[in-house]
Amino acid sequence: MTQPVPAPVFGEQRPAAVTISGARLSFGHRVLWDDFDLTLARGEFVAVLGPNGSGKTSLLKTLLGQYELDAGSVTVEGRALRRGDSTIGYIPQQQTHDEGVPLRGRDLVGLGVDGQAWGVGWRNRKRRMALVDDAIAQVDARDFADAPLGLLSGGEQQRLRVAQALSGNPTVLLCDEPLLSLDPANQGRVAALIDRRRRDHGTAVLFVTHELNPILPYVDRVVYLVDGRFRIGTPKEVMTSETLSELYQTRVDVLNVQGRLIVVGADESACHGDHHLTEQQFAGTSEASE
Ligand SMILES: Nc1ncnc2c1ncn2[C@@H]1O[C@H](COP(=O)(O)OP(=O)(O)OP(=O)(O)O)[C@@H](O)[C@H]1O
Repeated sequence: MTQPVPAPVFGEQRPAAVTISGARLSFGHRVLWDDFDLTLARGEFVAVLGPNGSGKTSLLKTLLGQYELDAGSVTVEGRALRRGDSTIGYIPQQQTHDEGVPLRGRDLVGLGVDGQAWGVGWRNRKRRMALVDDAIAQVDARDFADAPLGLLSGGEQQRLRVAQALSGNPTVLLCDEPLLSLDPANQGRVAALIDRRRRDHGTAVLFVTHELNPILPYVDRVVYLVDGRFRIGTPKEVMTSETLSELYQTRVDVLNVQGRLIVVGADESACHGDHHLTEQQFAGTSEASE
């Protein structure tokens, strides 16, 4: 088990969980990012933002070993990235299972443990059960983990998906819009569970989202991608009218309305193709803004 690590303090030196250096990824003529450097420290919570098609999911897929870089490198805890690396956990977008799915909540969590493939001896079965129970406890899901998945609410199912990702005891947690289509209460709950994990275990979190506010209280840094350009910094540094206007190459305003960050800006034509930003509402509290 990894040792508990307190929440990071900005500027504090901590061991690197992931190091991306000089990375370039393109599809045909389209360069998603080039010269991209990011070191994710243990216990750090980094949000990845940007309009549709800016390369957020591709960044996660690169770290999952599904996409190969054109240039640059990725290391995880100092060693070269491997496809199917068991130190990397992944939480996908919320997908609701319907009533016909013959799985219980704990079966879903067990699939994460099985990814580690230990064979079937009695000792392994006991260890498997203990890991599943531990992951279920980490997301406070004991009360409903034995119910059929299809009978659980979207928020309950998503908490079990977080447990599935945690069951492999990951050093790095990749989250692909895990709050999408959850109501605000469940968004807050899932975000807090992920924050607790990085505080208690020093797991580094890379969190792709269109909505910053539900996670803003936890975020150490933001990676903002727009049409091949990017900025990396604290929310205070990146979420400003000046920085986003530069990134979008048109006038964009970042407003702080009673603690909610609201980005109001460019029309479609100014943001190239379908990458338009008319208004993004980021729910939650923030002291980051102009
Ligand atoms: N395997 C692939 N082959 C070709 N093009 C791809 C591939 N994967 C992604 N792309 C393209 O790369 C661009 C970035 O895609 P990606 O899914 O990373 O964007 P995103 O920022 O996550 O978008 P969204 O917010 O809509 O989910 C898109 O134009 C997409 O069509």
